[in-house]
Amino acid sequence: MARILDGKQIAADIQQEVRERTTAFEASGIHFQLTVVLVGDHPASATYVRNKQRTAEKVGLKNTLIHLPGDVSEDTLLAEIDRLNADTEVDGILVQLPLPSHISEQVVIERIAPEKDVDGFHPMNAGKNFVGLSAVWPCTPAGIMEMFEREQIDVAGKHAVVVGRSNIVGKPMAMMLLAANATVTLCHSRTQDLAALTRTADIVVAAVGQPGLITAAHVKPGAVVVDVGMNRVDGKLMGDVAFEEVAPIAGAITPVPGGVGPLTVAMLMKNTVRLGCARRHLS
Ligand SMILES: Nc1nc2c(c(=O)[nH]1)N[C@@H](CN(C=O)c1ccc(C(=O)N[C@@H](CCC(=O)O)C(=O)O)cc1)CN2
Repeated sequence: MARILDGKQIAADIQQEVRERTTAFEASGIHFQLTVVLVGDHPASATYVRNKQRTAEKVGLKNTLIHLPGDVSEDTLLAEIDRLNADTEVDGILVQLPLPSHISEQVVIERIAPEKDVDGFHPMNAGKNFVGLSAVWPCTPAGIMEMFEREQIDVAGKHAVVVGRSNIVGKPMAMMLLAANATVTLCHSRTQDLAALTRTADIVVAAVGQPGLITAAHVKPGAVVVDVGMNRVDGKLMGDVAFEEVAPIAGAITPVPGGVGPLTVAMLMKNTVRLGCARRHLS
């Protein structure tokens, strides 16, 4: 039976470290601030945003929520981002995705000042990361890399197969693994014979949004399996990995819930402090 990688516990450890940093800065009168922008009333997004706010509070970050109606115009949202970019009190800006279909996510992401982009989605930050310059990485893959490090899962020289090519998870995940000297294969919806590829992997990261896509037939015995999927099926949360059949053969596996999700939120806190320090020339 696989070792269960406890994302909740690792996230709690990261949060504790962030709390210690913010406490130290507070003693010098420095308070970092995260602002989250939520558009509309998407129930899952509202839950994630509440969770981010609660966590920010817990780790000692000032946090504000800008909640705009679902029919807000793109121009109004962009004007709000301009205001936050200019606000010297704000260290990190996050626009919760997905956005309503009348708003271009790409235009919105590009409007956030790169130095306040806690998600690491701005093309400037993505490009910097691509060429090996230091910028914040998107929170989900960054959380997974932290988990590997803290769980002593050495990725150097290993074959990592990432399933999913989104800008938020799949692509940056592949880049981060590559930067850590893994040999990386990036698979997607048009990949032929996915199972033949994943079966050669020492590490599988599933991030496609297809419940139960990765089965026992996709996994080499002893492989590390990371499940980024968060699919609602009949009101129940399901990952992209068929946990019950994969766990008995994997070496280590993340559960859903309690795996990658909490790590994403913890890394958001860490990224906020990092950007706050960089902007204020603190170490
Ligand atoms: N601007 C962003 N938007 C979105 C991101 C992101 O990183 N930045 N990622 C996802 C959603 N997300 C964070 O925003 C997120 C999703 C889920 C969780 C989480 O902790 N999930 C729990 C289960 C919660 C449940 O029961 O529904 C878990 O896995 O244990 C955290 C963050 C899309 N949008």
